[in-house]
Amino acid sequence: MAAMSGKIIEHVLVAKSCQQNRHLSTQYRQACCNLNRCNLSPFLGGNLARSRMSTIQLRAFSKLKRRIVFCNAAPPTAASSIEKSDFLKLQNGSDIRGVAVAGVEGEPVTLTEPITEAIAAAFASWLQDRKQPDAARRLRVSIGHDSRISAKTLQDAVSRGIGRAGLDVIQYGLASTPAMFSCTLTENEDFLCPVDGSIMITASHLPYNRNGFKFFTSAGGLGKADIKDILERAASVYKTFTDEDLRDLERKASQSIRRVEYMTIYTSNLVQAVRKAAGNIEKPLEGFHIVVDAGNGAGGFFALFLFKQGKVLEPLGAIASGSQFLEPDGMFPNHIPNPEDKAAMEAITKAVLDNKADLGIIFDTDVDRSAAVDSSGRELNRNRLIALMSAIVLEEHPGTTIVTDSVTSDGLTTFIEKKLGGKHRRFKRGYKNIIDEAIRLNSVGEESHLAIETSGHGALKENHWLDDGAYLMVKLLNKLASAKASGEGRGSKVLTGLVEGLEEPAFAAELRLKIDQTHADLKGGSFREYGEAVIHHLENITVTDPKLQKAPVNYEGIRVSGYDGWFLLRLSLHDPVLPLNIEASSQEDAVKLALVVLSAAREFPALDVSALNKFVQA
Ligand SMILES: O=P(O)(O)OC[C@H]1O[C@H](O)[C@H](O)[C@@H](O)[C@@H]1O
Repeated sequence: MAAMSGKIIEHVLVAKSCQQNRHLSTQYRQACCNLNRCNLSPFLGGNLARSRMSTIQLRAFSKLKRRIVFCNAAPPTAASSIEKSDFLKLQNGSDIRGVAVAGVEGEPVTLTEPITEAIAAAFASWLQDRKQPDAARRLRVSIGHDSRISAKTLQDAVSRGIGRAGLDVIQYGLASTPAMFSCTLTENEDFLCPVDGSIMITASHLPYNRNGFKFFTSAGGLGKADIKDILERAASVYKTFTDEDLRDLERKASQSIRRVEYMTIYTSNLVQAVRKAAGNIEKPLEGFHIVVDAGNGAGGFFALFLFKQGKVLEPLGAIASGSQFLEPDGMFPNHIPNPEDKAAMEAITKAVLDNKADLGIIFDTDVDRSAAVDSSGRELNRNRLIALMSAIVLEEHPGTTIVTDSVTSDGLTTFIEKKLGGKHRRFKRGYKNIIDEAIRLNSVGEESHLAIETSGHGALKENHWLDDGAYLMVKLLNKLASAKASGEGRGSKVLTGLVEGLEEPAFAAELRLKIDQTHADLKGGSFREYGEAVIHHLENITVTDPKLQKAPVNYEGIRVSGYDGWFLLRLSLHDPVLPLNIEASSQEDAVKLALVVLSAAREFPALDVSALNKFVQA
């Protein structure tokens, strides 16, 4: 990209930021509550609210939203009382997640500013152990965030942590998770890219009081082991938070925090990708009407020029009127930004039908997940989205392996293998798991170009295995544009046609059975061990039943076919929960399968089977 002026729009010395926080330690421990009643919505009025909100404003806004919200109002906590185990509890697979906003009963704040600062400093030290700084510059770390109400507070704390470790801080403001990986690969010194590491502040679709972090380097998102390492380091950093150390920090902090409009590059790359695929046509989507639902998360940029972020649809010639919930609002007042959520899918479907649009696109809060709706209101999410993406990718790479999560339908396997001529590897749940598996397959000589989950996470080999909901939608737009260019016609029929022949179950359900970790039946063991015992017991029951057949290839939990359907019982990636997925050709058959699971599950008193009981009685 040609050099552009005005990319680096703000220069603030870390030293200054540290000065403002010179009594950080004391404040953290004594007055967190008052200090941090702030930034209820960083985006109110269309601008990042830089000033702290008064209590009155806060109350008024809370009333407006019919909720009481206090930002980061953690009780005073001595540094020494936060243990390593408290840090380790913040691990959520390959992410860090916690409660960042007080006010929800039973959910105390776990992601306070000092804890955040320690985590950021720990990431910096992890990075320093792996990357030698260039002689000409210090290592640099970029920070982005979604629309959450605690975003700005945590961004400041992360910046202090990175600055504390002596690295350069580059703030992107509102950004998408994939953009935060992309910036580690972009070569553009005008935008201070590539960065050596990046941090996305997000908790995806979780409620407003949560937040968390995802970390990236040019090698991709950090994995579970790295996150554990960072949290262990953070616990040690936290112990060093003393007044004396803060004075020292003030002396050492001499580098700058800079602000860069990186989303301009990211969106421009998406636009270029569609133009290129359409044969370098400037406006390949001319005449298409596409509505976007960003669910008040960070995905508004796809439709609209928002908060200095570029847009995607309009430069390509599409009409985006009727797009909705593009304004970032961390209270998520319209629906949960989650393409797996029923209400969210109903909202975008209604927008498509009301506007007589050709296509609807919906994103989750941080835009690493997406789904679509065709012009007739047919949802293209979950198995259908996988089928659609598989059809597109298999046209480009015949015979390639599609890696998916474990809860995909039997009909999807038939579709990929029989209709499309590809190979389906139904692997484990978790976007990182499927991406790593696809990379591994390629490394052992099995070609794979797509890793995609029913959750709407998806990554392509051609896009550096970047887990990007916006790029998935770009692939659909490419298809629309090339169909138009070749005279195949307008509208989303070309997409709908690609999933023709996909067999779909008449009945599908997911029940999540909770394990009570305090129950005596755990006998001091972990919920994982307990969950494994349930699965093992269920396995013993199913092998003796001639009507049931255990899936010969399965990578997590137990998957069983029978009664014209199947079920999968597995351990959740993160929670003390056994998710149960059932698909069958009728509700009656689904109940028969559920009864098999119930016969095993009811022997485990720490397992809450009420959802299962309700299901079989319905
Ligand atoms: O195992 P579960 O509780 O169903 O959660 C599984 C999900 O966890 C996270 O949200 C990951 O981002 C997803 O990739 C994964 O599918």
